[in-house]
Amino acid sequence: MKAVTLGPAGTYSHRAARAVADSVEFREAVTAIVQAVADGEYDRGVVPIENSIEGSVTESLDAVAEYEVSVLKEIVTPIRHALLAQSGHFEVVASHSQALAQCRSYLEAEYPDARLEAVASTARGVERAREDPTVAGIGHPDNADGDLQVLAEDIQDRSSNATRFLVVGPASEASDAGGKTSLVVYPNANYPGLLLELLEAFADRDINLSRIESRPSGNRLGDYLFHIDFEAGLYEQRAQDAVAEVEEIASKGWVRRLGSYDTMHVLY
Ligand SMILES: O=C(O)C(=O)C[C@]1(C(=O)O)C=C[C@@H](O)C=C1
Repeated sequence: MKAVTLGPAGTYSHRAARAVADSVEFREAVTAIVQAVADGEYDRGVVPIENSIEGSVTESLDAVAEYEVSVLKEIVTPIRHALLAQSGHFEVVASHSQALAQCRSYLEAEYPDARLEAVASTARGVERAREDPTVAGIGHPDNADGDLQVLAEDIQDRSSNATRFLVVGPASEASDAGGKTSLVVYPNANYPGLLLELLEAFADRDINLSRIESRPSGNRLGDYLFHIDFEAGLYEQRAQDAVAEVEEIASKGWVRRLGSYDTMHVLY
């Protein structure tokens, strides 16, 4: 099984991807990962979708709405960041924007004068720190080696910090089996009560929504598509009925069934 995820080696995405594939290759943007799976270059792609402190990874939401892929699994993993540098004398902290945000309070308290630099991934920031003594990185502590030391561990603002990743595959592999289902809904309509109708399709059948998120459609200002995750599998009659109702509401637009899947918890 060949997977692609956010690189270079040593990212949290890499750690999550190792749980589902023996061979892992890298791209430096989540859109490129989803696109590579849609194009058939890889069997699986692993992308971060949501963090417990910082919320959605909007690039991933937009990519799964844009490209023809399925969701085959979700991986939830705790995120415990370390500060890595050649010494305590650095001027710049380089990391993924999500990681910088997850450590905001620590950085403001301990290094108020450091300049924050957002890079493609935590591992890319660690690489910068390995090459340049004036740069520190934020990432998994196992990335330390040689001159690169762990200056501090567990620097995230909350100990409960966790990220949810999606394992995506070819659209043809979408499954009806699993405890959760993801849909992308583009109603292509705007009238009072539209969102309420969408929600009622699930509430009326006693289906719990685990997430609903609107994203701009890109077509015009104020026009949205909705990412809906709910706690039922498409093999269930109540889920099929709810989706049929959603399809009816979105008859002027479209509904993409990303598939039903289960959750895997990965500790490392
Ligand atoms: O940069 C990495 O290590 C990633 O895998 C990306 C990512 C993210 O986009 O949320 C993954 C987990 C953490 O929340 C921080 C960064």
